Amino acid sequence: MTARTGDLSPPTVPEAGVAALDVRGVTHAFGARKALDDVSLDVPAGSFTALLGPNGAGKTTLFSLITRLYDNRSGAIHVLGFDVRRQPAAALSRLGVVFQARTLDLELSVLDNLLYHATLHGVGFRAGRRRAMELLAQDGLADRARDRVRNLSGGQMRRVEIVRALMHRPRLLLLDEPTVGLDIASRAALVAQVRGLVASEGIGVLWATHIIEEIAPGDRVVVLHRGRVRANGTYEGMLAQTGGEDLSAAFLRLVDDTGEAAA
Ligand SMILES: Nc1ncnc2c1ncn2[C@@H]1O[C@H](COP(=O)(O)OP(=O)(O)OP(=O)(O)O)[C@@H](O)[C@H]1O
Repeated sequence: MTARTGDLSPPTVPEAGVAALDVRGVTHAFGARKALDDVSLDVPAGSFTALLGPNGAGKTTLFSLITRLYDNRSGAIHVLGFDVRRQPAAALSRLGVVFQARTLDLELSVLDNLLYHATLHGVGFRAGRRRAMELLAQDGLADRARDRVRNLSGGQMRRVEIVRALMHRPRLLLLDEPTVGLDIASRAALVAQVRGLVASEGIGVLWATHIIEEIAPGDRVVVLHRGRVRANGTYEGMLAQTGGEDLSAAFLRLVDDTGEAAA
């Protein structure tokens, strides 16, 4: 990991080979309840990493720490080598987020939503417009640019939220259970959209979910349960480690508190 702590000079281009996200030894409690317990994981650049965990596992808490909604008082979190605590501007400018709750302005057009976000990130109007139209075209949504968001389907809104998160060209994209409430076809389209981005733009993706079908061979998988990392590796490695015949069986073993496999 590149150590840049205490560096007040302007951020430079991250070194080749640095992880998109590196989380080391992070613990977070709400009062007496520990939501995260010594969590370590990484998202290599150009990878699709699934953060797989049942309800209450700690996924949203982890996202809140990475995005600085909460202050991480233990361990360290680096985005592209930048410490989110010590170099928040450099870290957050490289980060795109799609939160669990929908956050588009329903009364504005798709394009205005995108431009508003781009402006907040310091992207100029013309460059923002170009980027928005390029991304919408890639996603087959260019003809909806001037429609009010209210008139889109739930799946299309989610895809626009992903486009919005990419407006400032982040190198790490966090998605917190993005497919909640979508039908199977929309879910598949969304996963395909994000996998395409990993391939075409080489960004690192952390995709939080509890839906095993969204994970595919070749993915990296981190299993989180009751605030602890229960497995961290590849899809194939996770199957091998647990002796499960498929990923569902492997996951159930890992989150089975009565089994030794969960240790
Ligand atoms: N603001 C809060 N105050 C108190 N407890 C909280 C708070 N936020 C989360 N928790 C608790 O922390 C634990 C982890 O919750 P978190 O929302 O991070 O899990 P999650 O994996 O995102 O779950 P879900 O899939 O249901 O969204 C849970 O026990 C939850 O009740």
